[in-house]
Amino acid sequence: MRVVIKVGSSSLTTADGHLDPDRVGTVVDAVVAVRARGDEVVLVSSGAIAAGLGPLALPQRPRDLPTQQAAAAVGQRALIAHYSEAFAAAGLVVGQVLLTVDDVSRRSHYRNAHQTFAKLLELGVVPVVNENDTVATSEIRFGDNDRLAALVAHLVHADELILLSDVDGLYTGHPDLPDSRPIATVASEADLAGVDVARVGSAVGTGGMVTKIEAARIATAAGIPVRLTSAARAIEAVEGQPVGTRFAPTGKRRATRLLWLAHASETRGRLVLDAGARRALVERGASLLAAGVVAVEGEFSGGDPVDVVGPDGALVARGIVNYDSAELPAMLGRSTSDLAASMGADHERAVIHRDDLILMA
Ligand SMILES: Nc1ncnc2c1ncn2[C@@H]1O[C@H](COP(=O)(O)OP(=O)(O)O)[C@@H](O)[C@H]1O
Ligand SMILES: N[C@@H](CCC(=O)OP(=O)(O)O)C(=O)O
Repeated sequence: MRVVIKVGSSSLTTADGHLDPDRVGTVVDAVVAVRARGDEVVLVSSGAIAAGLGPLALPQRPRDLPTQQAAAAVGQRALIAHYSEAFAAAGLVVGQVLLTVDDVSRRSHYRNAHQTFAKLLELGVVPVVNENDTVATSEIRFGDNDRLAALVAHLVHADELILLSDVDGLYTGHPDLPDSRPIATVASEADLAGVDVARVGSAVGTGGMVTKIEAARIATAAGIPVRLTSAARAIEAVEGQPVGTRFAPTGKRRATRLLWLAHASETRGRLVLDAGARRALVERGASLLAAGVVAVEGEFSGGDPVDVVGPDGALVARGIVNYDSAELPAMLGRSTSDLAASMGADHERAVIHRDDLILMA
């Protein structure tokens, strides 16, 4: 068994921005319990920004990105120091893994990240993952760690994802409201109809329930079951007890970077297809060739995510494009052999290879 456990800021820190040793201890105990039975575990821990508030005498979570990044630089160090010490007491070694969006969406980075995790787990290390907050800019940030955890679960081929928060599960509405009821199981999207997750979460966390549900969708669509409960019930959760909310798997494994494309990426431009190309993509799972593209919108570089739309403008797919927006217009409507003959063999490549394309229609 390989388990990914994600713990939110609100479950690790006090309101005044210091790490709460008891709370961190509960999470550490759960990880140690998984390891003690011989299973592997990756810990995705938020809390860098929250843990930086106290040392920097910031009264609350800053709104501007540079101050958040400064707080994360200070807080991440404290967080890892704390984990290192706590896990060392149980004889376990910690490895810090800081990821950016590119690390799970670009093929070369993705492979590196996959290999790093495989080696860390083989060596018996407990990988402690967070977003690389100090370098990520606003356009390329996850912002919350819920979706990051779902993508990490996929990246390491996890058998289960456990999301630990300050609330003991998903409720039909905000848990403070008297009519809200706990939901034990989410078997499909239909079970989420009418569930109100609109109200924001804690003062230190980001995303609230919205991003947890999005994370659950990403993981379950890839065949990974998800349990959402409070950090206080972490031990019960890792023991497989029916605490909190269980999201059942709804689909099968897919390439992680394609999941990212489908669920979260901000695309940089649009390619408009003719009807034939639309059919080729949707019905035959073909690669997108220049011959079927009628227009290019936006500015992007080769390797960027783009939307692919039909003649009516409706979204058909998302993909990682192989060419810059500046070089594509001269290629449109032309056959692969014509392009190779006039522009060189390098232009024989598809505009988007089918392995880099995910259908959205
Ligand atoms: N339907 C709901 N069920 C449970 N919690 C909800 C719901 N709607 C909003 N929330 C809020 O989401 C919060 C958890 O999100 P967040 O503060 O971002 O946590 P974390 O720091 O663990 O990621 C809960 O404390 C709760 O106030
Ligand atoms: N990477 C950020 C996580 C941001 C955050 O607050 O996430 P979460 O508590 O999981 O909603 C940090 O460590 O502060």
